[in-house]
Amino acid sequence: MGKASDAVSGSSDPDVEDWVRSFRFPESGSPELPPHHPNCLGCGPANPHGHRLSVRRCGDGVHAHHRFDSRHVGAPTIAHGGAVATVLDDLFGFLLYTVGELAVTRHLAIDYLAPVLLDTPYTLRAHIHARDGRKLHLRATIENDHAHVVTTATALFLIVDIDHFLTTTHQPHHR
Ligand SMILES: CCCCCCCC/C=C\CCCCCCCC(=O)SCCNC(=O)CCNC(=O)[C@H](O)C(C)(C)COP(=O)(O)OP(=O)(O)OC[C@H]1O[C@@H](n2cnc3c(N)ncnc32)[C@H](O)[C@@H]1OP(=O)(O)O
Repeated sequence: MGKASDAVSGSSDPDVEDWVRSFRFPESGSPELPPHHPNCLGCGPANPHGHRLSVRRCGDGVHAHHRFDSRHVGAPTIAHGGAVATVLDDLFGFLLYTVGELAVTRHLAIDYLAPVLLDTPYTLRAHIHARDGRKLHLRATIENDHAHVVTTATALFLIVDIDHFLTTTHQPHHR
């Protein structure tokens, strides 16, 4: 099991350091994937505002079953687009376990093809479309129970080293 803290260079925030030191990549055979951390908005079991996304490996990718609820309402009965984006971004974050690298979202694009309804079961899938050095090109779908794809997403994640999470003085980059 890889240990992400091997390269830790130190931090002034003990909570972040604890998180870094406790983080493990799961064994490659294990289908269940652990939350990124207990308070993660997408998957953390301890976050009362979170989605508590539960994600498994599926072939080369990952998949999840999810229902949005009244906390995520946009228009009445329909999930807020930002809530859908949160879940997709987090789902992409689970692909990092399959690559065994730390990475963060650089670009996220979503096509909302049909409303995502509250209190309705959906299946989410994501996979790595291509890797180009530290660039991970990712793709995902949300499908309803009738096998209709209601949302598609693409993302560019960039592999970072552990210092990314320990540094508090990031400067923005302009393209
Ligand atoms: C800590 C311990 C361990 C814990 C581990 C936990 C688990 C796993 C790990 C991680 C947590 C995951 C949790 C999942 C949650 C979901 C994921 C999120 O929400 S992440 C949060 C939101 N994202 C950010 O906060 C990033 C903010 N941005 C940055 O910090 C920087 O911009 C960064 C590091 C992403 C990139 O900065 P640069 O300076 O290194 O790179 P540049 O120059 O901007 O781009 C690199 C290359 O990408 C291309 N590029 C950039 N944008 C592009 C675009 N839109 N399309 C195509 N190419 C693009 C560029 O042209 C460049 O290419 P050329 O190297 O020159 O070939």
